[in-house]
Amino acid sequence: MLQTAEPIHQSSLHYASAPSAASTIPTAAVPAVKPAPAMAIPNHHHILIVTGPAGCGKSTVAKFLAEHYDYEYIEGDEFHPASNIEKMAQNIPLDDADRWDWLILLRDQALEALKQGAKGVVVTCSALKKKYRDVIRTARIYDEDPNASVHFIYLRASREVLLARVSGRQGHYMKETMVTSQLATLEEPDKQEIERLRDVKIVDVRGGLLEVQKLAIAAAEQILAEESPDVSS
Ligand SMILES: Nc1ncnc2c1ncn2[C@@H]1O[C@H](COP(=O)(O)OP(=O)(O)O)[C@@H](O)[C@H]1O
Ligand SMILES: O=C(O)[C@H](O)[C@@H](O)[C@H](O)[C@H](O)COP(=O)(O)O
Repeated sequence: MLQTAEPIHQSSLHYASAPSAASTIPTAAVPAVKPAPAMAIPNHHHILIVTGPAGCGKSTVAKFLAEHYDYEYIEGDEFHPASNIEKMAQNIPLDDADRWDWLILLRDQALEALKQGAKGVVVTCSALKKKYRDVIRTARIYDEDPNASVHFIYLRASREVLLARVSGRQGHYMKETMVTSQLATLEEPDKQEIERLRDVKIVDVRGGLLEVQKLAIAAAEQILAEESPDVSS
């Protein structure tokens, strides 16, 4: 459990690194990005879950990735029951019981989108605890699509960054005071998830929009590359 999410600033194998200048990273604002070229592997139907506490930039990054890869975008917050929204608006953190059905619904929505023909899906979901990510991981088991593949892109931010971004957002039910409970609940992806399951990438989101976009694309490209068939063997 992490009480304060001070980012680790040294580079790490598991962090996405910015791609070289020769890459196809767009330099314009989000709506102006070009669809991605041929990197996506047709045999894999990717479900990219963009995770992290309120204010880390899930919606911003997920919309960008969905547009870039021409994937379907699923905004997790739209699938909460009204009771959850009401609770959060009253500054009452959700508990496990409030979250189970929501997590399963998100998993099922992603699978349904693939079934309806989406070539990939990007979902926003805070997925604060490991057991929440495990619920989404079971999409592999329940899926009729043997090529469906779940990956998490965890957006890592300090308390200060989260507070600044949540307070800068207008008219949202999630207020600054909820950042503390989000961080108290947060279980960052652990060694087992990163090294054994190998389905998590970490993106440091303290930088500006363009920098974060580049890092997010680098993470997604790593995911796609790791799943590409090994042509050398
Ligand atoms: N890299 C960034 N730099 C500055 N502001 C950002 C960045 N990413 C997101 N924001 C802003 O921070 C706020 C929270 O982002 P949002 O995507 O809604 O986060 P989340 O979905 O994780 O709660 C929004 O107002 C958004 O425009
Ligand atoms: O945009 C946001 O501020 C967050 O996405 C926020 O709405 C919340 O984190 C989740 O929807 C669910 O709540 P939990 O994070 O408590 O599971």
